[in-house]
Formats: sequence, C-alpha cells, structure tokens
Amino acid sequence: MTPPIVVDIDGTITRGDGSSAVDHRAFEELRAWPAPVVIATGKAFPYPVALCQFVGIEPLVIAENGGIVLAGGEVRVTGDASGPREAAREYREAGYELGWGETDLVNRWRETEVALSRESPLAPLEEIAAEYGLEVVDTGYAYHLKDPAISKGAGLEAVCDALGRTPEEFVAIGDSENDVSTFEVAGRSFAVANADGAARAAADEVLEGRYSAGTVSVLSSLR
Ligand SMILES: O=C(O)COP(=O)(O)O
Ligand SMILES: [Mg+2]
Repeated sequence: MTPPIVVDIDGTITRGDGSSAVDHRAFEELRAWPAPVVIATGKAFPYPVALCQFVGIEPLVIAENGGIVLAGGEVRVTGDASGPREAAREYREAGYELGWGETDLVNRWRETEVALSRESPLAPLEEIAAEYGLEVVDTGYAYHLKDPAISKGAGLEAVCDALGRTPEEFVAIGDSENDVSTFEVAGRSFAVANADGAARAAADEVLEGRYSAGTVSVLSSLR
C-alpha cells in the first residue's frame, strides 16, 4: 500500500535553479498521491495552504516549523511569537536588520516565530536567542528564530492525532536541519542529495537526485 508522505518545500520540491519555483513534476506526484500528503515547511502558514489549494489536494499543513498545524479542517497554533519578536527587536536595536528590505513578506503572515535573511549576522542573533531561551534554525533559505520546543516532528504528531494515524506510517522527504525532527518520528526518511549535513545524518537514505529530481524519483518508486 502506498504510504502517507510528509514533504518539505524549499530545497525538496523546488527545482534547484536558484529560484523558489516548484517543479511541475512534484505537483503531479502530490496531486496523484493515493494516501495523505502533509506539507511541512518553515514558511508562513498561507504559503503551504495555497500550495495545497493550487496542487488540488486536501490541506494538511505543518507551517512555521511546527508552530501552526492544519489537519481535519482544524487549525492549531502551538507557538507564540512574543519571545521571538522581543528577541528580534533587541537584535534590531543592536543595529542589525532582519534583511528582507522594506516590504517584508517573509514575516508578514508569520504567527509563531521570526525569520531572518541568511545575510544577517549570525553570532549576535544566536547570542540574543540564547538570552530568550530560543534557538536559531538555519534551513539554507533563512534563519528561523524560534522556540526549541516547536518542531515539524511535533507538528506531524499533531496531524496524526487529527487523522487517526501514526508518524511511523509516514515517509518523510526533506533537505535541511528543520527536517531532522520529521525524520526522527517518521517510519522512513529520505534526504535529497543537496541536503545539509544534519538532514543527511538523520535520514535513513540520502537520495542520488538533487532537489525535486530526487523527490520525484523516490515518490515514483514508492507509488
Ligand atoms: O522557510 C524556510 O526557511 C525553508 O522552508 P522549508 O522548510 O519549506 O524548506
Ligand atoms: Mg527545506
């Protein structure tokens, strides 16, 4: 039987051409998947919800690295942005920027954490995060200033509660350290070839294909 899947966005279903374009072949695989598809991302909530809508699948979403979960038509917000926002304010007061320019669409709809451009200086960010009991997660696309208790893996457990499933039934695919917690709870896990060291070390298998090519190949072999 085809397993349910939990799939990351950036670096995993994107084409790897330097843009954030999703590969149309990944769209087709997800649309045709005969079991539940959970989109698990560091992006703000509206992005994966819209992705599900445009792919044409039921919205099963883990957003903001687990801070917000949507399953069975119910939204659960498990995170609280007040700590991350305070820490981000202190970072800015120290003379640094979040790095997205004047129109910050990365944080505009973000409810439980704060994301910074990877051009922002990391050492002072980590120092301030520690003062607030927060952590900085580097996805390869952004730094996420977040509560360490929140994770995509805990999000998958919440999705499973709503669906009457267990994380062990799921196959997980991802590319970076924010996918490690998913890999830890899923029954089987794959890192695409472009994955960072943390994701490669945590995955059951590292795929030969990079970006969406790796994901599409493993999905077509599992289906
Ligand atoms: O938002 C990010 O930084 C990365 O997003 P992802 O979890 O979909 O790869
Ligand atoms: Mg990713």
